[in-house]
Amino acid sequence: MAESSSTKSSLRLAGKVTIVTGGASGIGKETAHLFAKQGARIVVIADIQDKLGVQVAESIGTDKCRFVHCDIRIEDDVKNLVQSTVDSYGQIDIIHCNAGIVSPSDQTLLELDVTQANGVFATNAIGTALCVKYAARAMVAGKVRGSIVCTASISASYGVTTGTDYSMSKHAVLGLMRSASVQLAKYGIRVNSVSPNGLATPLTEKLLDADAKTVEEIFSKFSMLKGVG
Ligand SMILES: NC(=O)c1ccc[n+]([C@@H]2O[C@H](COP(=O)([O-])OP(=O)(O)OC[C@H]3O[C@@H](n4cnc5c(N)ncnc54)[C@H](O)[C@@H]3O)[C@@H](O)[C@H]2O)c1
Repeated sequence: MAESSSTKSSLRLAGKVTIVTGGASGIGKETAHLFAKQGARIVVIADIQDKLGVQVAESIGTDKCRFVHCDIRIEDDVKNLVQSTVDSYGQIDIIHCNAGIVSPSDQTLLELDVTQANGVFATNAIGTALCVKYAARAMVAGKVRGSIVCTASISASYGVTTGTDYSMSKHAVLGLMRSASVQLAKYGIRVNSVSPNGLATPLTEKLLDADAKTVEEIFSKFSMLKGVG
């Protein structure tokens, strides 16, 4: 349906208060645009890339979108993200816990560098858990039957030849999502995850040292849903 012919009430996220972590770039940026297009009352972009985050908020419209600096590895930042959203908009209906990083260098298990692995875990596993924790607390306190979506990865479900720490951290996201969904079901809060395959984003362009078109070509041979969506 064309956007202009949609009534406000037909929009899937009409009136919802939403947060997207990692919303300054890639998948999170697209999610922020989609949430706004689907009628969200507000999309709060939480990221460490301040300039890009502000740009995304401005491109969506500062009446519908705002940027909050938040490093998901820092518990006080996540607490502030959630509290400032509740203070401004009354509640949180949806959070997309999407911020994530790849390993700074590809690691096999035989070469596993614990300092590097801890860094990947601090963002992808613990940082994501902090976002789920504080958003869920706000939903429980506000009696909101909300929705939490985490970005995992195809690497969360398969063994990998390299990027061991990344794969381990994304398996942890599945464990987080499953445990949170069991624990929060009694409050009517849904917790799900999405596992993208390879997509051309700044993350993968940097990883593969290639432009978006080349990255898409590299990943297209692994994708099944060609042209769907
Ligand atoms: N692109 C892919 O092919 C692919 C595949 C599977 C999973 N993923 C996952 O999707 C998510 C988004 O990735 P993307 O490809 O859009 O990458 P991206 O780099 O374009 O976007 C990730 C965003 O997260 C932000 N971020 C990183 N660390 C952060 C932190 N500590 N606190 C707050 N924000 C932080 C970055 O600044 C960036 O804006 C990640 O969790 C990634 O692991 C991506």
